[in-house]
Amino acid sequence: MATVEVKNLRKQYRNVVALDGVSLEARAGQMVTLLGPSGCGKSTTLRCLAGFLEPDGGDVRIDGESILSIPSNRRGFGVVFQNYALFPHMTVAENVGYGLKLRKCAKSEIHARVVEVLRLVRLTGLEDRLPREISGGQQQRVALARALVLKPRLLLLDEPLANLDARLRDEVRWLVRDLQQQSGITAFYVTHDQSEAMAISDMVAVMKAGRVAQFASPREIYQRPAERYVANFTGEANILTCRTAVPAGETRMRVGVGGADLEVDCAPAARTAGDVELLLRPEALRLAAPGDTAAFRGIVTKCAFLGASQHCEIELHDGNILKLAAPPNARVVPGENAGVVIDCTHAWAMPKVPA
Ligand SMILES: Nc1ncnc2c1ncn2[C@@H]1O[C@H](COP(=O)(O)OP(=O)(O)OP(=O)(O)O)[C@@H](O)[C@H]1O
Repeated sequence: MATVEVKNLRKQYRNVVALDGVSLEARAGQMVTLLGPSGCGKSTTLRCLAGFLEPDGGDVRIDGESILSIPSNRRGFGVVFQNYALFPHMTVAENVGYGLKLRKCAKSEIHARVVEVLRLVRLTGLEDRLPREISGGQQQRVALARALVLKPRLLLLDEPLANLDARLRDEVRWLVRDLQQQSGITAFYVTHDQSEAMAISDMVAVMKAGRVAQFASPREIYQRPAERYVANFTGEANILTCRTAVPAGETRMRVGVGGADLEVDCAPAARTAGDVELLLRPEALRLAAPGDTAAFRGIVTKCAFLGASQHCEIELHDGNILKLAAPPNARVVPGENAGVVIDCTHAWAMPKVPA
């Protein structure tokens, strides 16, 4: 198991600054996800780790030692990319065993390791098929097996599920996580899919224009995002600009927002920020029932039945719109007045940061 430190990585392509000081780390056995929109520098970071690209500055250390001078083929990493490019003329077993053959392993050892890894990725029985004779999800699992069979000290996965349909993506996502945990391999995973990142990671680096906007656990980036950008990228978010905001104790603030005056937890930087925004995830809000004390009042502008719940939007008197979930059979009528109750344990104040 390897500990990986990425320190102040910089990379410029002609006039494009792709990485502007990326720092993060993976402790031994962790799965670290790089999450962010297209063009934010996720793949460039991974390619620098893999050794396919040379950074202009910064360092990558494994167990304390810089690896930048080691060529990619000598780093001993397993790499699975979106276009996983299996050899079309080789069977599944030959594809998986190819790396071991290059390492001049004995035939009997190759056979034993291929059988074992195909069992892990649940492809037993398909050993003799060609890539074109198996499905996309199975091909992706062959690519994964091909990387795992070499027992890499670090696994690098760049959008490995991007070519799969939604159902398969879900299935293979759990398999990737199970395999990574069972094998204890430290891994970096690139995705722009927030739910994928949340589901499979120990730590998530939310990237923004070549920098890491926040590096924290999935729970922390969802419940305690550093700023609006992170909050928006990690799930449904109601973000309201606070009219007033004053510190209240070590880690809390009193904020005036949407006609309410609330005491909430806050990001450290919010305490000294000029402007403060309040994050209310949908689970922080519910429609008021008769007798409830509503923090906010407004008019229902939208209600859509989703099966397990209804998606509702309430326009407050100050023009802010709140999105929340209501029980499937609650009576919610567009155009009517509604009160909204807030659970302040799910509220979070953040500094207002320029986009
Ligand atoms: N070979 C290249 N030459 C010039 N610019 C490049 C090159 N590769 C990437 N870039 C630019 O560098 C920036 C970061 O690209 P990168 O591929 O790392 O982003 P990404 O977050 O992985 O995006 P995606 O999710 O679309 O793959 C982008 O602005 C991109 O256009």
